[in-house]
Amino acid sequence: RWAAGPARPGRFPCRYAVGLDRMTLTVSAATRTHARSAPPLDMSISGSIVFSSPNPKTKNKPTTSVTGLAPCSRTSPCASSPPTGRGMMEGAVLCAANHAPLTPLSFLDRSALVYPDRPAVVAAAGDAPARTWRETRARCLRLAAALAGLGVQRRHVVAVFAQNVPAMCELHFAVPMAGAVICALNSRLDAAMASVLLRHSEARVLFVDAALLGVAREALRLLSDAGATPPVVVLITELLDGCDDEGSTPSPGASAEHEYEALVSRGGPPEFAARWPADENEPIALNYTSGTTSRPKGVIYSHRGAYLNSLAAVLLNDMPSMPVYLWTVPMFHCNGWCMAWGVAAQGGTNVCLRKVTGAAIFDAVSRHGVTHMGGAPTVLGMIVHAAPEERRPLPAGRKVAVMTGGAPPPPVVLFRMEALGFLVIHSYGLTETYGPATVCTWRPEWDALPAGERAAIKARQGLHHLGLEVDVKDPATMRSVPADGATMGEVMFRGNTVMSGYYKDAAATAEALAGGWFRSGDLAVRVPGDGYVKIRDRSKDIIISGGENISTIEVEAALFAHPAVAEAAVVGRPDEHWGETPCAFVVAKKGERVEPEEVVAFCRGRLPRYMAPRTVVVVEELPKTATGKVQKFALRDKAKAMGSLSTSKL
Ligand SMILES: Nc1ncnc2c1ncn2[C@@H]1O[C@H](COP(=O)(O)OP(=O)(O)OP(=O)(O)O)[C@@H](O)[C@H]1O
Repeated sequence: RWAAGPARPGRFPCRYAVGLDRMTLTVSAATRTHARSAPPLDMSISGSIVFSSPNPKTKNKPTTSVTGLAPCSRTSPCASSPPTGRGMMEGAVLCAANHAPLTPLSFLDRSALVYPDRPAVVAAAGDAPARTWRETRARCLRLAAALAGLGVQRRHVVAVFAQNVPAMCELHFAVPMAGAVICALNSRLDAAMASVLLRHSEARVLFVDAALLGVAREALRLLSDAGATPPVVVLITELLDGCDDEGSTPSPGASAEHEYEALVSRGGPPEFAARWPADENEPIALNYTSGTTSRPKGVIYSHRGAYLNSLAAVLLNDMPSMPVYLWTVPMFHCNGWCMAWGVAAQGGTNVCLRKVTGAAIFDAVSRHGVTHMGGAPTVLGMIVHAAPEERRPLPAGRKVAVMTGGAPPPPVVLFRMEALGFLVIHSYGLTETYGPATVCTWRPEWDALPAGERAAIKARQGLHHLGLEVDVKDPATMRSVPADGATMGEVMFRGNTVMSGYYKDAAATAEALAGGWFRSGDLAVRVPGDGYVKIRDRSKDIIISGGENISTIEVEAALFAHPAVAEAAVVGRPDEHWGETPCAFVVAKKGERVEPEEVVAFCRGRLPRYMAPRTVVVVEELPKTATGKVQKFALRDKAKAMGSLSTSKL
C-alpha cells in the first residue's frame, strides 16, 4: 500500500516478503522528466508497502500489481489484514466485527431492504413499468451468477457498450457482484477505437446495446483480425421502441451469443453468492478517459474510491432520500460521475434516457418528477436553447438540481439556467478523480449579488469535497501558488478518490502521480479571499500570443455572451509574428446570423485587445467527444491549415 506512487511489479525484493506479516521499505526514484511541464523534476517516492501472507510456509508470491493485494476472508478475524495497525491504541483490533471493505455493492443491499418496493430503474420513454429495488437486486444477483457461469472470475474485465439504458444501471452492480471489473465504453466510439479498447482491456464478456451492434460487430471483426480472443457477446435489446437515433436500429439479423434478458432469467449456479471484494482496494471499474487531448487511458477505480466518491457525489448533488435522477450524464463517463452507484445509496429512481435533447429533458422532468440530473455545459446549452414548444413547466415549489461539469461552463449559460428555474451545482474533476472532485460551494452571502456576478462566481471550480485535497502548484517546485487571482499553476489532487493507476501503463501512472500528487494538466489560479480554484485552461489548450497567456475559457465566455452565438470554441492559430493568435469557431443560434467582423468587434468591447479573436469561423457544428467536450485538437488542425495571419518580420 503506497503512500505515494504506484507499485511496480518486479521492482521490489518481493521474495523477502513471503512469510512476513508486514514489511516497510522506502524507495527513491531517479530524476525524471515530467512530460506535461517541460522542466525536469526531482521525484522522490517514499511509502510503505504491506504484504499479507496467509501462510508463511507457502511459496505464494505476494501480489504487487495494481489489481489488488492478497485477499483475506471477509468473515474471519483478520490477523494480517486489514493491513495496517500503525497508530492504533493498545487493545484496539481490526477485525471482521469492526472493519469491512468499503464497496458500493452495500448500497444495493441496503436499498433492497429499506426501499424494496420503490422504483429503482425506469425508461424515460415508453410505458414499461419501473423495476423496484427488490427486483433489481434479485436480477443483479442472477446476472452475476450467469457471468460466473460464463467463466467470469475475480478481476476479469466485463465491457459494456451501451447508451443509458436500464441494463447499464444493473450492470454497475451485477459485474462487481461477479467479482469482475466493469468497463463501460463510450457509446460513440468508432469500431477501430472500440476494438483497441476491447483488446487493451482484455474484456472477457461484452454487453452490447442492440442499437450499437453494427459498430460492435465491426470492432469484433477487427479484434479477431488482430489475433485477439474475442469476448463472449451479450445483446441488450431494451428500449429500442421509439429510438429514433440514426444508426440506432439493430442491424438486420442482429444476433449474439447470448441475450441479456435470457441471461437474467437463466441465472447461474444456484449456490452462487455475490463475490464481495476481499480488500476494498480491489478494482471495481476500468474507465477510459474521453480522449479529448490524447489517446484514451484506462483508469482503474477501486471499490473503496467508488464507495467514497459515490457518497460524496450524493452530498454534492444535495440529494435527500428517494431522489428521481434523470440520466443525462453518460453512464460510461466516470460511471455517470459515480451516480450509477450513488442513486442506489439513497434509494432513488434512475430514469434512463437514451438520447439527450432539450425536448426529451423537459418531457422526462415533467413526466417522472425528476429532482436531480447532471450534464456537461453542452447539455445545459440544449436546455437553454430548447424551442418554446419543446419546453414544459418545471415542478412547482422546488427547483430541479443540475450538476454540471466535464468542461468549463460559460457564465451566461449558468445565468440562463438559473433564470429558467434550475439550481445549478458546478463541479470539476477528471476521470482520474472518479469524476467530481471539487465543487463551487455556494455561500449565502452571494445570493444578494446581481445575477451576472452570481453566474461568474458559480463558473469557478471551487474547492475539494470529501476525501480529497486540491491545490494549485508550480509543477517544477511543487510550491502552492498564492491566492492572488493571477499566478497560474497546475491543479493537483491527492486523497482517497484518486485513481489506483492507469491499466497496464506503469510509466504513465508514475508520471501522473509523481511527487505524491495527481497532476491534472489543468492550469488555474486561486481567487483572493476564498481561495477557490478558477481554471484558466488546459495546459494543452492555452494560447501564447506575443508572450502573453490567453485563457481560451475567458475568450469563449465573451463569445457566449453574444446574442446570436449558440456555441463557441477558441484555439491558437499559428502565427509567424505572434506565435499564435486566438481563432474562434462559432455556431449560430437557430434562425440567427453571425457576422465574423461584428463578433470580433463585440469581443474587443469585452476583452483586452490581445485576447479578442483575430479570426472567427462560423461552422454548422463543433467536433465533440461523446461526453460533450469540444475536440480542440481537431479545430487546431483547421486553424493550422489556415496559415499565419502575419508575415514573419525576421
Ligand atoms: N467544471 C469544469 N470546468 C473546467 N474544466 C473541466 C470541468 N470539469 C472537467 N473539466 C475538464 O475535463 C478534463 C477531464 O476530462 P476527462 O477525464 O473526461 O477526459 P479528458 O481529459 O477530456 O480526456 P483525455 O485525458 O483522454 O484527453 C479536466 O482535466 C478539465 O480540463
